[in-house]
Amino acid sequence: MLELVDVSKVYKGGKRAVDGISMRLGAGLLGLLGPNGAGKSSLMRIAATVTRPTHGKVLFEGTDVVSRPGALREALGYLPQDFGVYPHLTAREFLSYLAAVKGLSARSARARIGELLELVNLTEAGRRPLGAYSGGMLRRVGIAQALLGDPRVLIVDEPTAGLDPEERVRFRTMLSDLAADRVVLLSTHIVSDIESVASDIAIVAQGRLLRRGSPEELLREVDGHVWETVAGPSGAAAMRERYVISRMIRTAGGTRLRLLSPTPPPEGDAVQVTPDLEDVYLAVINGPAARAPQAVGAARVTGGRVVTR
Ligand SMILES: Nc1ncnc2c1ncn2[C@@H]1O[C@H](COP(=O)(O)OP(=O)(O)OP(=O)(O)O)[C@@H](O)[C@H]1O
Repeated sequence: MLELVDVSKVYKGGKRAVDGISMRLGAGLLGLLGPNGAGKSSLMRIAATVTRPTHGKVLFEGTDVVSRPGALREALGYLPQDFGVYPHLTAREFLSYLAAVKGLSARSARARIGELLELVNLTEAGRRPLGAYSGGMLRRVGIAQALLGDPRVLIVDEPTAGLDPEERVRFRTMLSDLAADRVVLLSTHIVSDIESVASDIAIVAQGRLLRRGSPEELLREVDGHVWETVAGPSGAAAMRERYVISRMIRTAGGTRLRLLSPTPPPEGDAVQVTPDLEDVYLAVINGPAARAPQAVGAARVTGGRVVTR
């Protein structure tokens, strides 16, 4: 339905934010996963016809929407990363205004806004000015506005930023329901945002598409490469130098490390464990593809989750 063909974006000043990405999207949820600065927002702005690519095409049902964006814009719901609101308007007023811009009649807008406020759990707060909303509440207004026109293509850029854990779960479930019969493209740098809902995952870094596949396909890639071991302070420090660490938990008996290695680590009594998507993500981001010439010198990304018990 939506297709990106060899899309690149070079900003003024020469920054190549997107570098030759091609992908086809059909109904379902595609999770676009990558570290900060990977080019996710740039790619989503291009897919949403907000930014023109420097090179490449974007096709929606066969129409080139770089030159003729209208067809996609009518079918699109978009939540940008830097979504802004008018602080003096209430959520209802703000959504009514956007509904009018989209050409919805006042009557159908009223009904739709009621449904959406319910969906994002803002029915009570809907009559309060947006200036008094928390970050998470504003994000939920952003999600509601993206859904106003019942879009066939939904593009949401880091939609869970600022949401509390309960809202995240609610939102993931909602997106997964919506993806049953429409294209949903969701970007995030948080693996858990997509691991339970995306049947299709694309990993990007340095503007390039490093992997695309189902969670099962991606997991297969690191099967046999994930280990857990417990080390003392100096051993743990040495391992952090040597391996990509996907998790660290400090316990009374030492530091429990989860690390990536194609061969059994000689240090300690490492036990092979079942990989999860966080492991895949770190392996791909830190793998040879991420260290191609233009990425040389890039900081190594680690999970960096440190839990003290
Ligand atoms: N308008 C712009 N002009 C110049 N450089 C830009 C512009 N927008 C983004 N960039 C640069 O392009 C690169 C990719 O940015 P982008 O925002 O697309 O990445 P991202 O994966 O969405 O990261 P984040 O989650 O941090 O927003 C970054 O180095 C960023 O600084």
